[in-house]
Amino acid sequence: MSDGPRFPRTGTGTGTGTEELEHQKAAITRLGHELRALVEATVRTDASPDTLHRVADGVRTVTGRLTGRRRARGEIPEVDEFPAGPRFYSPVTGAGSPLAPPMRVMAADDGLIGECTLAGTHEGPPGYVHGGVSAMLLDELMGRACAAAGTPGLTVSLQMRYHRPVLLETPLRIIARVTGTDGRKIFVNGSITSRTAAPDASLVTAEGVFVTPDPDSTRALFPGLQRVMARELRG
Ligand SMILES: CCCCCCCC/C=C\CCCCCCCC(=O)SCCNC(=O)CCNC(=O)[C@H](O)C(C)(C)COP(=O)(O)OP(=O)(O)OC[C@H]1O[C@@H](n2cnc3c(N)ncnc32)[C@H](O)[C@@H]1OP(=O)(O)O
Repeated sequence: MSDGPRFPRTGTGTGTGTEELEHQKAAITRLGHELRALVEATVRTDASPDTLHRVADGVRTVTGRLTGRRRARGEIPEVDEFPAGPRFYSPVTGAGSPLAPPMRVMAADDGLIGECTLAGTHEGPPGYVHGGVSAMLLDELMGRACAAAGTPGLTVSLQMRYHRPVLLETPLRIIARVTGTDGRKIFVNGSITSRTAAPDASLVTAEGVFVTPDPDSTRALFPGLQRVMARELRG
């Protein structure tokens, strides 16, 4: 993805080669895909208690195989491009996250477009998307739109309006557009529409204010980013 300013590539300090990184990304993506299928099957199944217990035992065994070093809080994974690029474990766009639909993100003339289809995993009212999930999709895309516009920021305000319920199992289009800035504040609009039924009717709209933290706050909030930049500067 190249929807924003060039920030240093993360995590090359250990000498991980490009090819190795690509293998890592492919494996992360594959496991994310399988886990997503497991989560969806879990929330849709009417299997017997016996089966559920057996599956729970199996999953516990599999979880035990994901051993080795665990990333520290705030440590930016080697495969990520932060803050403007893909994050492999984002709960919205991360190919490796079983929580993520995942939403695909594309650059548009005046912002970003996201696409995804949600199912049982993200259900709120029966048959419809959970309102918090709609907010999560918009928050992420609006945040990414800030970074893509060259002004990365954190959400300080997100005002949601839910006009119509968002159907599950329906291809969705999410749009985010920076409408203006004032100092470190960035104003962003977003919407969710169905890509098939009435694509012009906004189902959900959002207005957000994002703030670029000042350099001191950035250092305090993201020590992982600091380490990446220091490493890049050292070459
Ligand atoms: C190279 C640098 C990179 C840095 C950052 C990039 C990260 C991006 C990462 C990835 C991108 C893609 C992924 C996106 C993911 C989705 C986005 C999220 O989930 S973000 C998580 C939820 N949000 C928070 O956790 C914020 C918590 N808030 C804070 O930590 C602070 O508020 C902070 C650091 C953001 C700002 O604090 P202050 O002390 O620097 O700024 P003050 O002075 O309070 O406010 C600045 C201006 O903003 C206004 N403001 C503050 N809160 C407001 C509000 N609620 N509504 C309207 N305006 C507000 C103030 O009135 C002020 O305006 P006046 O300069 O006086 O005109």
